[in-house]
Amino acid sequence: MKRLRRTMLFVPGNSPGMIRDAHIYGSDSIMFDLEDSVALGEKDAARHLVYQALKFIDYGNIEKVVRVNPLNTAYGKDDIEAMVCAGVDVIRLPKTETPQDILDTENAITEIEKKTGIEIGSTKMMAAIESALGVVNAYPIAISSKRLVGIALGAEDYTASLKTTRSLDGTELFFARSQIVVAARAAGIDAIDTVFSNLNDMETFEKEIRLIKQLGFDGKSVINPRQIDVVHKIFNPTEKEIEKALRILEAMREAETKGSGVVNLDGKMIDKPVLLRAERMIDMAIASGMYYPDDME
Ligand SMILES: CC(C)(COP(=O)(O)OP(=O)(O)OC[C@H]1O[C@@H](n2cnc3c(N)ncnc32)[C@H](O)[C@@H]1OP(=O)(O)O)[C@@H](O)C(=O)NCCC(=O)NCCSC(=O)C[C@@](O)(CC(=O)O)C(=O)O
Ligand SMILES: [Mg+2]
Repeated sequence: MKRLRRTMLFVPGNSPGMIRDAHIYGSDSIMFDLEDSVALGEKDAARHLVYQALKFIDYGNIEKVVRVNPLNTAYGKDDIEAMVCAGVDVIRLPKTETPQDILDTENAITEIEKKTGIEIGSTKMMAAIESALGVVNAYPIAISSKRLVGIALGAEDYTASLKTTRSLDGTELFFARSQIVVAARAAGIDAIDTVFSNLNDMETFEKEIRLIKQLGFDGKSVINPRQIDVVHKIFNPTEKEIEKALRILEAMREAETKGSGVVNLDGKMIDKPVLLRAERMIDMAIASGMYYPDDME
């Protein structure tokens, strides 16, 4: 079954309380952060804390991601070594600008996997794109490694790189978001949108989620448990949508038995692209626990 990444919860790597409880809020992924939410003086302590958490806390089925420091910092290599040894699911590389950034990180991961007997290739990667150069290179980045499960936008750093600021409607992010979704889809991996920092402005937050869902994103990085259910509510299919998708699948099955690739359902033409959307809707419904097909029981 497809792994959902509707919500990836950032958890500062130097916060023992948040790290201990991170799995109780229901996000699809937990993203322990060793990069920008951790002050320079706490980098080593945070790495140790996240290592211990990955080794000894049972986070169940939730995907465990760690945002490491880049390799061109004093911390990147140690971060990667510790997290791979601890059995992290995904290493998220921040500020990715070129395919070479991914290859260098992949080489560092492979070296540790070889040294420790961990299956080579089992540690997955995600690339955060946070600059103008990164956005220009989105597709070459997205296809640079088989380990990549997704690419993500980091809009705070990106808007700084563009010499602008974040607006409420996200006009300045439109090109980057579109480019990242198209690159991810072309590469067959996930596209994850950036964080929304104003925890008290739920109205704009909801608008932003509807916008990124419409653009094609798979989900969003979030910074607070309060944001999780709002994203899931908007990303999950409604009962009406599930029912319609099932009727489309049924209608197309019937059409196929008659040798046709199109059918009229309630006055609307149903063809291959509509079928693909309906199939994706059902996959989402199954993955989010909203629908159980008979053959799953
Ligand atoms: C914002 C705030 C301080 C608010 O605190 P508050 O205390 O006011 O929150 P409350 O709501 O009162 O908390 C209620 C209960 O939830 C617990 N709780 C809260 N947050 C939790 C959490 N995240 N994980 C687990 N638990 C949590 C809390 O401990 C409490 O538990 P309890 O005491 O037991 O009741 C806090 O959320 C927080 O630190 N967030 C993470 C910030 C962070 O990681 N930033 C870095 C990533 S962005 C970046 O780097 C930019 C980027 O790179 C992004 C990109 O790439 O996309 C780019 O360039 O754009
Ligand atoms: Mg950033």
